Amino acid sequence: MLRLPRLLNLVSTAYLQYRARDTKMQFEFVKDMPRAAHTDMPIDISFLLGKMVFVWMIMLLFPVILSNLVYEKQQKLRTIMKMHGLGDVTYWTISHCYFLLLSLLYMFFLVFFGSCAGIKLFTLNDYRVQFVVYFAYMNLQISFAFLMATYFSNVRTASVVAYLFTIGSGYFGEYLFRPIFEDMSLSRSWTTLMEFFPPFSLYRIVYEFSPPPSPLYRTDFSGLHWGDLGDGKNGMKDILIIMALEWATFLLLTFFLDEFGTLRNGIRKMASVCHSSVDGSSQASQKQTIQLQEFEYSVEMDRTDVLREREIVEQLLQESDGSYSVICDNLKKVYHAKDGNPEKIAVTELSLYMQRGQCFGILGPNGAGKTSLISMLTGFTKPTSGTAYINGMDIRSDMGKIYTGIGVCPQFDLLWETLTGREHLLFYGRLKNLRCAALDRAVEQSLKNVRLFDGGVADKRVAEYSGGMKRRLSVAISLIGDPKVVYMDEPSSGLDPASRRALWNAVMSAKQNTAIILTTHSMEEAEALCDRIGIMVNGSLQCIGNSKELKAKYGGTYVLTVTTAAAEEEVVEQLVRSLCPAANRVYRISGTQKFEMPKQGLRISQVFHAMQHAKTWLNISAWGLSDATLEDAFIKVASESDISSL
Ligand SMILES: Nc1ncnc2c1ncn2[C@@H]1O[C@H](COP(=O)(O)OP(=O)(O)OP(=O)(O)O)[C@@H](O)[C@H]1O
Repeated sequence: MLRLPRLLNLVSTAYLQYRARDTKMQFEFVKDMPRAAHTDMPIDISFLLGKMVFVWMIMLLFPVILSNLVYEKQQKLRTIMKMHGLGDVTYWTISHCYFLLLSLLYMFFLVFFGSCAGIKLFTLNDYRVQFVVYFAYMNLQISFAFLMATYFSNVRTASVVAYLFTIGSGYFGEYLFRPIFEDMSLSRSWTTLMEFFPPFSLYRIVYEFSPPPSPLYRTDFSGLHWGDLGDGKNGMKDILIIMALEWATFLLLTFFLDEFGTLRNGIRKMASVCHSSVDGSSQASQKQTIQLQEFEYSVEMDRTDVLREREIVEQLLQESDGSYSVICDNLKKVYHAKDGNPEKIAVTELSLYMQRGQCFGILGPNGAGKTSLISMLTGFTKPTSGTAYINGMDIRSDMGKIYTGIGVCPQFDLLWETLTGREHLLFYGRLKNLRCAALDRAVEQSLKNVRLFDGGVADKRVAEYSGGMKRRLSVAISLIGDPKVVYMDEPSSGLDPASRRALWNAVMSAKQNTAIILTTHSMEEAEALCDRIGIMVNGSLQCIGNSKELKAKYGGTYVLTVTTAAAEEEVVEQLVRSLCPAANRVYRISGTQKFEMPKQGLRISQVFHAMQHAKTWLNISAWGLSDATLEDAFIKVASESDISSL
């Protein structure tokens, strides 16, 4: 066993002799360094492994951090956290602290086990120096990952790029940075400039911490001590300054890019803000004229209830009445032409108001603009023109404050697969300022309300949930903490009847203190939950009212169904026309006929008497009279609006 170290020493010496032949420059450089000769220094594994390997080991967390950040972005978890009140500064601070803790733990174990194994890179240098330098580098690495994360939207791409970057960084450090650094004929400022690239800073750190490169020309290197930090020769002071400057710059850049998307966008937006503040008055009056023209144009197409709603909104805005939960003022969303697709007006000058204690339902066919409207109200996209006031605050400027008082159930479930249902609710409950016992109570109640409490479901990871369970959890998240305004985009899609009923009950009880805005394709749901309903087609509201009003106005017919022998069809038709000359036969199939009879001038009792009497002389096997449904009204409004927009 004792022969093994000697053998290792022999092999390594041979290897070093070979390398020293090729690295004469390096040898001369090392000779110049202030490290006194010393001959019995044992061979060190850090030299055998090479600095490149240590650079890789220290950078190993970089791909992990980047993938985590991009995952939250790709899954839109970041957006949903923001919508529930998690501010940008808080998000970045928490993320930074979390990754810093992780990085420090990782470095602690790396240095600890490295020291136990006797690796000189760790044992020779003062641990205080190592802590300061690695702490600074870890901060820089995290801020660099933050910056990189603003450019990626796909986890897989981000991971691959991050691993390639890590491998490439070690490689370029060894074969590009080191030769330049060791070339004494080159000015030091070149290497200082290169150290602005974070992995090269790290390579320099590893280089300075490592024992001399060749034991053939052994020097008495006893590692870096606390006092050496300020010594200009080892360059640690410069590197620490560079890393601190870069850390701050990367964080600022991240905030900037996070807010504006790209540097160009940000500069353009900032320039336009300055420009508009210079000649704001002339632009404002110009904008007013444009809005007026657009308004006059759209008034012709609007219906009376929509017009009345617009008038009320204008009155409320003039009175500055802050008691209304939501006021939309001429909201418009245009998606600009992109990738060969033409420009799309998703929402057209929409004005409406919503009160606390009410549920407002937005119905509309696919592509009507419901999600675009909710996206604007939740700050997910910015309106092209117009605005909305949520609890008296403007969505254009106060979104940060608005988020603290709203709840959102988006169309697609935005959940962490690795967290349990209970953990989700605890997290969002805390964001809504619930603490201790109040938080536990609220979480338990929420879980019970959406039937996720019993059978330990609450403590299962979301990855094990069915689609319906995830949907119910999303609804529970939107309602926790009693938000003043709640947006629900098709909350019951994919739910079984019992779960849907439970969800409706939860919404009904939450409605008392909240204004709920709900989009749905279920007429039954709209009738059960909504106090007012607006039907949207092609981006604009076609009608507003409660379900009774809409049915009366747009479904203004009774539906009579009669089944007789096929030979008696003509007689039945004559009978119906004698009751209501304007009756319209919808279909006739082997004796069964369906008629729509306008309500005007028609009494139900008259129809009943006529049918009872007809039974005495006709072979009527079945008949029925029903009022028009909300679905009838919806189909009528949608088809009429579609025709008028052609
Ligand atoms: N990011 C986008 N870029 C371009 N067009 C878009 C974008 N998002 C939506 N649209 C278009 O805007 C219109 C309104 O879409 P939106 O998703 O708001 O409708 P919706 O009423 O919510 O539909 P659904 O009921 O199917 O969810 C559609 O024609 C859609 O194709």
